[in-house]
Formats: sequence, C-alpha cells, structure tokens
Amino acid sequence: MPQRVAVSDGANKKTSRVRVAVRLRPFMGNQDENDEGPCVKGLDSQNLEIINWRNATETVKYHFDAFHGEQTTQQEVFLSVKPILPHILNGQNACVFAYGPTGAGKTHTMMGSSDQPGVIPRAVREVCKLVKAKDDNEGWDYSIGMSYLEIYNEKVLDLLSPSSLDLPIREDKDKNILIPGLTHTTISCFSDFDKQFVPASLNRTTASTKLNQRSSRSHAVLLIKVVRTQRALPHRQQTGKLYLIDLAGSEDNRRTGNQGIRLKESGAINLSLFTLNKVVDSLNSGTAVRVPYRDSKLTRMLQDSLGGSAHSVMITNIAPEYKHYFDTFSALNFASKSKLIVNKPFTCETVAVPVLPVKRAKEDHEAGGSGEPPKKRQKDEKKTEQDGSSPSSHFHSSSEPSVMERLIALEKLMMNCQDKDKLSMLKDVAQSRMEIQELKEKQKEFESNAKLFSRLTGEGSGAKHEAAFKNSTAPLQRKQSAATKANRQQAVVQPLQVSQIQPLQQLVVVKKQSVCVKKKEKKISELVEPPDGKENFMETGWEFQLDTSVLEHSRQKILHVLNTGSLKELKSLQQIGDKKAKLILGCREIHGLFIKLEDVMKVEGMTAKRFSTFMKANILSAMG
Ligand SMILES: Nc1ncnc2c1ncn2[C@@H]1O[C@H](COP(=O)(O)OP(=O)(O)OP(=O)(O)O)[C@@H](O)[C@H]1O
Repeated sequence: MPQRVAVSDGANKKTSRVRVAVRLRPFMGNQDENDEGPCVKGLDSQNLEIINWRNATETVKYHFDAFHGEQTTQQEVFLSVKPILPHILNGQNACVFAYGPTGAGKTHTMMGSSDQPGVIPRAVREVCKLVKAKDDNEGWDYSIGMSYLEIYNEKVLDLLSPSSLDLPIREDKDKNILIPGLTHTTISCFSDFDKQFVPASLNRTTASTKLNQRSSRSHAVLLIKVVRTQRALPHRQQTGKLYLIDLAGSEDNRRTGNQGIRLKESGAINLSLFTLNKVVDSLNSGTAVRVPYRDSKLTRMLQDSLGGSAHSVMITNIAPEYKHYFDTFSALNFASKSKLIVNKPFTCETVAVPVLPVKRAKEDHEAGGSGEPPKKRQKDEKKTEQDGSSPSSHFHSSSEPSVMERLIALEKLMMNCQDKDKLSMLKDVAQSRMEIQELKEKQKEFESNAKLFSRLTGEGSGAKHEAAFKNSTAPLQRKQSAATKANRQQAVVQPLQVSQIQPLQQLVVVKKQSVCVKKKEKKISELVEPPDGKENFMETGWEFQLDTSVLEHSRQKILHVLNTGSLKELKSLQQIGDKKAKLILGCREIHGLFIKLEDVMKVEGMTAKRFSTFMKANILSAMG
C-alpha cells in the first residue's frame, strides 16, 4: 500500500510569502453619477495612492508586490502568477485568487474573454507547456487532471457534473484538503481543458445586480492537479495542486439594492469573506490559538493555500470610481494585511514501499506574521488624524450618506485601541457581523413560517395567531400589540401584592408620577438580576412606575453614552464589561449610531433579557 509522506523540499526550505498584486480596472465614467474623476492612482509598478477621505488634497500610499494600472494587459497580470506554476510539477501546492468588491474586475482577471483570456486559461496553458517540456530522461511520468466547483450559499457544488449535492470538504492526515465525490477529469492538453471548462463555467451562478450586470454569486474554484510518478523503483509519486479561484465580490447591500434571493446570496458571500478576514487576522497575530478556517467553506478549502503549504498569489481587484471608495479602501487594507502571511511550502509524495512519515516542520497556523515593518499607510493615517482636516465633500454623495460616519467610526475605533485590542476587536466585529447575519436569516425564516401558519389556520383565528407571533418576535422588534401592553400594565400592579417580589421591594419603592428610590448597600447590577433568574415585576413593566420625563431623561443619557462614549465610558455603564464595550464600538462601526436604545440588541450577545437587565441597572443608576 503506498504511503503518503510530506517531505521537505531542499530547494524550498525558505518560507514563501503570499504575493499580493493589486489591479485597478479602467474607469467606467458613465457609471459614476457625479462624474467625478478616479479616486485611486498608480504611482509605479508597486505603489499606488488613494485620496485621503479626511482631506481630499492629500493621499494615502500603499506598497504591494505588484501594481497593475488601468492599461495593464491580461498577459502582464499573468506574469505575477507565472513564477509559482513550476512548483506544482514538484508536488507542491499553489494558489491564485482574485479578491475585491463586486464589479471591480475579478472575473475579467481570472476568466477573461475569448479575445482577452485571463489568468485561468493562461495558467493552464502554461502548466501543459511545462509538463510537455519535461525531459523524458529525468525518469518521471506526468499526468494532469482538473476539477471545477463553486461555493454557492455555503454549498460546495460540482461544476463539471452539476447537481444540487453539497460535497463535503475533508482533510487527510497530512492536512491536505480533499473533496470526496468531486469529478476529476484527466486532460492531456490545453484544448482538452478548454472543452470542459467553457461549458462548465456557464453552470456557475451569476445574476444581475445594480453594481454588476453579470455578478458572480459564488466563489469558483478550479483545481489543476499534476501527478508525477517515478518510472523506476521505488515509484515515488508526487502530487501538486493548483487552485485558481475567482472569489465572489464583497457587497454593500445598501448599494447593490439586493433583495430576496440576491440578499441571501450576498449574506453567504459576505460571511465567507468576513471569515477570510478573520483567518488573515489570526494568521497575522502569530499567537492565534485556533485559525478559524472551519468557519466557512471558502476558508476551509483555502486552508492549505493560506498560511499553509502553498505558494500563493492574491490579486486584489479595485475600481477607481468615487462611489466604490469605501470598498476600495477596505480591499486595500485587507491586501496590506495579507502581505504579512507566510506560507511554508513542502512536497507531497507517495512511495510504493512503506516509509516512516517525515513530520511537517510546523503546524499551519504557526505560519504567522513575518515581522514586516509597520505599514506606511498607518503612519499616514495617524498623521491625518492629528491634523484634524475636515472631510472631503467628495464623499457626501447622496447614494452613500453613511460612508463618512463609517469611516470616522472605523478610524476612531482603530486609534483608540492598543494593537492587541485592535486585533481582538476586529475579530469581534467580524464575529458580530456573522451572528447578525445569522439572526437576520433566522428572523426571516421565522416570519415566513408564521405567515404560512396564519394562512393555514384561516381568517378567523388569524388575528389571534398573529398576536401570538408578534409577542414571540418582540425581543427582536420591540413592538407590542395592544394586548401585550395591557398585560404589562397589569404586571406592574400585580407583583406588588405577591411575596415573590419581596426582595425587590427592598431595592426600589416606586410611586406613579414621582420617583423615590431607596438603595441598600448592594450594587444595583447585583440586585436587579434575580438570583434564580426568574422573571419578576422588575422584568415586566417596572418602567411604567417611573415618572415618564425622568425615565426619558435617563434613556437619553444612556443612548448618548452608547453613541458617543469611548471604550472607558462604555465600560462605566452598568452591565458592560470590556468585551461588551468593544462589541458596542464594533456595532457602531457597522451599523452607525444607535437610533433608539433597543438598537443595542444588535450587539452580539445582547439578548432581549440582557437588554432589559441592562436598562434597569442603568436607569436606576442614572437616577442616582
Ligand atoms: N481590466 C479591465 N478592462 C476592461 N474591462 C474590465 C476590466 N476589469 C473589469 N472590466 C469590466 O468591468 C465589469 C465588471 O467586471 P467583473 O464582472 O469582472 O467584476 P467582478 O469583480 O467579477 O464582479 P462580481 O464580484 O460582481 O462578479 C465587466 O463588464 C468587465 O468586463
């Protein structure tokens, strides 16, 4: 039985850094309603600058392994990829992926068109050429095979044999990623590949969105496998894999206008890209206990390509128009982070006679930061923070009213935190985004079930069931039917007469129209949380006993702290610790200011019950 071993290749003892190239697509003037010029400009073959959003007379500069300007040809972009291809003939893995916002040119870069073929056809042609050029006297036989799949709505679908079957992703004992059941076809030349690839690409899920007429709704992954077998004993066999990936674009749904199925797809796309971000953060931290590869199918599949055993090239596609400014800025920052990931290539080999496995030098997740000098961008951003210049009017586009707030919040957040905090905060933000998305999905599912339910139960009983449904969704929507309101008012009076509330009477004595609070020595936050966790009158309508103006004043005070408070000020709120305070800051960055107090339930872990406890503690505290 052949045994698979991982042997370190003498020629590749050095680590291999992810090479990051940035490609700027040509300006599409007619798409820019305000007819402004480009916001990004190339400086030379490695450097570019983007307008500083704080002051349009300044720019922020970035340095990458390669910068491809608007006039770059497909062949020139391919030259960034070409050097990694020979490795797959030596049993090593390589990966090329196009990353960037929707409509920025990823599919153009990877697939291209018949007259302007992209990286994928050029790379496959090159691999075929390299295999053909191998000297017979070296004593190895080569075979090339291909698989092609898409990750659509977190499902792995075979594009060569389309079906709705969600294929599993597995890992072998050498940490190679495998997809059992995925079609694998042998190809002997480029035209063999082309015959399979072109029709299979039509199976990929695409749709029209406001930002791209033919937007990829999935991540497309082409796998080219080169197996070489030694003719003589011990018939060593080496397998090299090349992943060529056209990622779906990150989407801001306020601008795509996505709804229904498009919105669901977008949720899955953004979720997997957020996870990709988290993986990059973990790898960069170098001390991560666990790199969250398994949190999305995309990152699970890229596990042996990012921070793993592959030679990788990331092509970040960006668009020059002002309306894409925020996406461009985020994509450039992500690309900057990715420069720090170091891969450790090794050769995968099987032999005909049993040999003891050679232990891989280190675990994948140890391939952390390379200790590159701090990015100049950060320095530039700091400089602009100090000068306090006013934001450019360019960004007050009517189509994107909150971009400025998001940028300001993001920057403020980054500036206020220590490096370690920054990292954990970024992780928290990504985590919250994921959870928010999941909650939204659940809520939608719940709503449609409820609608179906009320339809099934008929007209007469409909209102009753609807009321029941409204009650059960109350923690998310904070809307109350008249029926529930009445119940709550009752609850104000009733509990005062029963013994269960005895401990709380010691805490607060509240009369209508006037407020009188008697406190014992204990901390409010300790007292408002009943020890047995049961609901009591404090949980069900206590605020109705307070003077409305006092109550409103306290609520405004809390809202003000939530919206403007620094980390320290947030932590001074009752029930808010360090982690929650960071999550609130993160939530502010994603969703903007909290319009009403109930919006704080968007924060991860802030359930309706916790929110109610939080409110009680803080209102009582605000009242002194
Ligand atoms: N370098 C380029 N030269 C000419 N046209 C380009 C270039 N890059 C992109 N385009 C054009 O811009 C449009 C959007 O590009 P493309 O579909 O490749 O974007 P994308 O990033 O793949 O978007 P999505 O994530 O929505 O799939 C297409 O019409 C494409 O032909």
